[in-house]
Order: sequence, then structure tokens, then C-alpha cells
Amino acid sequence: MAVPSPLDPIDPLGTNTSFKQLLGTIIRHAFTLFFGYLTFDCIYNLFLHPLRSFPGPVMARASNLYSFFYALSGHQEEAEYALHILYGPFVRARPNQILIADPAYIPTVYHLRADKDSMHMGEALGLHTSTLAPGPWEQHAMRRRRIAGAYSMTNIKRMEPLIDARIMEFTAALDERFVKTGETFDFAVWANYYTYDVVSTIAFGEPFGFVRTGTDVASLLKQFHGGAGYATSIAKIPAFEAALGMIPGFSKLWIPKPTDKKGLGALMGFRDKLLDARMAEWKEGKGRDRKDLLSHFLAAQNLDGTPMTREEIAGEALLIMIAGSDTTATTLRHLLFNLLKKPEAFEKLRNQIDKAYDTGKLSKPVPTYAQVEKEVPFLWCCLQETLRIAAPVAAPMGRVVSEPIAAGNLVIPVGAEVGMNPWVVHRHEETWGEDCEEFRPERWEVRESERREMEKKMLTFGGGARVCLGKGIALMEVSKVIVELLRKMEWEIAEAPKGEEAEVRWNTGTWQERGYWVRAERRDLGR
Ligand code: HEM
Repeated sequence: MAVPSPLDPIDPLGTNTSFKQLLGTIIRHAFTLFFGYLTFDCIYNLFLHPLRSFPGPVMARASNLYSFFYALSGHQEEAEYALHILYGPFVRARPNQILIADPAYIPTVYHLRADKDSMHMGEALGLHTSTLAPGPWEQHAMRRRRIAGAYSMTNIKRMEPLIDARIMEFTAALDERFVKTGETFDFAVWANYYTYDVVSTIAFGEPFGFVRTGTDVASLLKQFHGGAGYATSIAKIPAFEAALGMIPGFSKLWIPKPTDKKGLGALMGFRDKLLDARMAEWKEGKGRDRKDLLSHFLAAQNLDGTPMTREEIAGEALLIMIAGSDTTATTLRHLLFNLLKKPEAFEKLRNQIDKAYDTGKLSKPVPTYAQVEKEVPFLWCCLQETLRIAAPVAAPMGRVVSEPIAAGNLVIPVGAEVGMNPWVVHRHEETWGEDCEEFRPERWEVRESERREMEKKMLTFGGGARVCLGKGIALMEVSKVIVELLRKMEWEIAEAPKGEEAEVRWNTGTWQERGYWVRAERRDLGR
């Protein structure tokens, strides 16, 4: 064997190295680098990181993969609740994130100048040009300012007839398909049909058509739900998401786009068709008297008087569909089921509704929201209690710490990320009492000043500068429809048909649910 001379040219791979060997060597080096980096990162996170003294599972303190896997499990809320039970009110659930369970911290975490954390959910959900996108608070304030008017109470009232039309269509469809036939049905599915049709009506002026056809039009729900779990889980490992984004052309494969046939992209494609038609109409000076949110976005202006770009309008429109559909459907189905499981509360609510109709205080065919608020006060209590124990957003909304936060005998430093999961916060026993898991609407039947204090402990609609813009719309569409459902029909929980499951829930940040089987019978429709 020839002995290599020190004068030989340096050739670490060997001059006769085949392409296969070369590739093998590159992969080996890449793996060594990758695992070297991971090892260093874990060691840093465990022993040198500014949050190293906070309690939490070793895996969670070492790597973002821990939270990625529990998000992927579909029960992030239970995982985080369990972490708080094991480790107390401040838990290190990711290397750079502390979760907080105590509602007293809501104003500290969600203050007006808090930046959103590093989770890039915006892009994975196609929302990076919308108000919901992560980023500095100044950018968010600018985006929110130009669209806030669309969500004002004055405008919501103008949109009320649009919602009434959907309520009438929904109750008529249930009557025709199930009440008349005596068939049981999955209320989870129909609650989705109703709320998706409502959001597309208030966004674009027309429903998707789920209720009218009684089907998942163009498999939109299936496609959207299929993509959502992946998007929220991958957002837990921002470095991985960013690394994927750096591979040329790779992001095109996984970031949803309107040309996709599946996933969130399919929903975007649907949005684009409606949006393009409306933009063309707008350019011709037509359709300016429409009452939907899109006409507000088309007319909205930045501070310098420039209009919103098409991309920005598209982002806001998609945000309405994503933020305002499953959340409201969850509220509606849990409100009905909570009432059906608590007959005293159901009766009390129904008596209030009947009395208000009998005395002509609720108008027909659909009462106004103002009437419902005034004449059926117990509904508000039932709704609040539902939003408390079945928070439709059951994942922490992360923020970056800009002022040190005292956390027991430790301090969460500037630059760390903090978050509070509404599902957990609403089960904080010291705040809500030993019966915090129980649906007890009477807890809200207290003096106005006490109610206001209780509301401050709720995180259902988020907090601070990024509090939900659609809260008024959500409360209106759920309150009015439940009044109609209870006025017109008798309800009971039905057994799941053979081969079907009951009450299946899957948390992707918002809930995907099925198997809420019910039977409905016609009541005295003359009422
Ligand atoms: C019960 C139903 C709903 C719940 C529980 C809910 C919850 C939330 C939460 C927790 C946030 C804050 C997210 C964050 O901090 O990043 C939010 C933001 C938002 N929601 Fe809702 N939402 C509901 C219904 C709606 C509806 C019906 C719409 C529109 C029609 C809507 C539009 C929005 C918008 C535009 C934002 C972004 C606000 C901002 O970042 O400034 N939501 N929602």
C-alpha cells in the first residue's frame, strides 16, 4: 500500500471518490453538525438559559419538540393543565416560554404594547398579512386601526339582518331534515355549517352554502380541518419552520396557497374567487352599499390615505373565516349540550324565552340582539359559563416579555416568552372555586360590579391590544340562534348511531369536534 507523502495535495475525500461516497460524507457531516447543534442547544437550554430555574419537565426545558408533540396529540389543553398541576402556576413548557395559570396575570402578560411571540403561525395559516400575524405591536396597531371600524357595534348592528337570514335558513333546514323525519343528527356538524355560513355572509355577503345543501361544500371543512392541526403543531418549533423556509423552493411545498386542492389552500382558493369578483365590482364603482366586512376593507385606508393591498384584504378575509367559524361553532354546540346536561338551567332559560315571546318582548321571525340581551338575561350567564369551561381557543396566546415579570420567587426576564391557556386559566381553582370544572351559570348571577371583575379573569377572547375583534358578532350569532332553537324545538341528547363515536374532540388551537348526537322535536310553532 502506498504511503501518502506530506507533499501530496490535500484530498480528504480521495481523488477517486464516487458521487455516492461524496454524498455519504456530506450527509454524515450534516448529521454531526445537526446533532452537535441540538446537543449544544439542549445543554444551553438546561443549564445556561435565563429561564433555567423555572420548573418544568426536562424535555420541555431542553427542546421545543416537547410542546410540538403534545400539540400534535390534539389535547394541548390537558397537557398544559397537567403541567400546571405538577409544577405550579409558572411552568417552563418550552425552552424560552413560561406558561402562567393565574388569571391575575392577564393584564401583565397581555398589556397594550406586548409583541406577539416567535410562533410563526401566521404564515403556516396563510395569515401573515392579517391583523392576527405575529410581529411588533406597532405594526399590529396600524393593521388593527384600519379595520377596527368594520367590527364596531354600529356596523355589527347594520349586519344583523345578514345573520337573521342565516338563522332562518338554519332552523328551517333542521326542521325539514330532522324534526319532520325524527332522525337523529350530529349537532357538531350542523353547528359548523351554520357558523361557516354566517362568517362567509358577514365577510363576503353570501353563504358558502353548507346549510342550504346540508353538505360540506367542496370538502372545504374537511380540507381546512386537515391542515389546521399540522399548522399549529409546526408553529411550536419556529427554528425548524424557519430552517424549512430557507431551503429554496421548499416552503412552496408546505405553505398553503390558493392553488392547492387540499388543506387551508383550498379555503384560500374559495376566498380568492369571491374576493376577485368583489374587487372587480368595486373598481366599477358598484356594490358600495353592501353591508359586509369586505366592503369595509375595500374602503379602509392607511394613515397616509393609501388603500389596503389585495394581499392585505385577502389576509383579513381569511382571518375572519379561520377565527370566526370553529370558535363560534364550539360555543354553540357546548352551550346546547351544557344546557341539555343540566335540565334546571335549560328550564330556567326556556321559561325566560317563552315568557318574553308570550309578552311580545321578543319579535318574530328572529328577535333583535338588543331584545335578547334585555329580555333573556339568564342566557348571558349560560353563555359566559360555556365560554369559561369550554374555551373555544384552548392554546396559549404567546407574548414577548418587555418588562421583567415577578413570578413567585423568580423573575421572567425581558425577551422571554409568556403565554396563558384560556382553558387552564378558566380552571384556576383559587379564582373559580372547587366547582371550577362544573357548568354552573348561576355563578354569573351576581351584582354588575362583581360580574365585571369576573369577566376580567376570563381569557376567552384574548386580552390587551389583540383582544378579539369579532366578539360582538360571535355573541350575537350564538345568542340569537339558541333563542330560536329553544323556542321552536324540544331537544334531547341521542345515542351515537352504530359505528359512530360520541363527543369526539380534537384541539388544534381551536376545536374540531364531532359526534354531538341529538334528536329534536317540533314545539308549538305558533309561539
Ligand atoms: C366565540 C367565538 C370567538 C372566540 C372565542 C375568539 C377568540 C379570539 C382570540 C382568543 C383572539 C386573540 C388571539 C391573539 O391574541 O392572538 C381573537 C382574535 C381575533 N378574532 Fe376572534 N374569536 C371568536 C370569534 C370571532 C369572530 C366571529 C370573528 C370575526 C367575524 C373574529 C375575529 C377576530 C379577529 C379579526 C382577531 C384578531 C384581533 C387582533 O389581532 O387584533 N373572532 N379571537
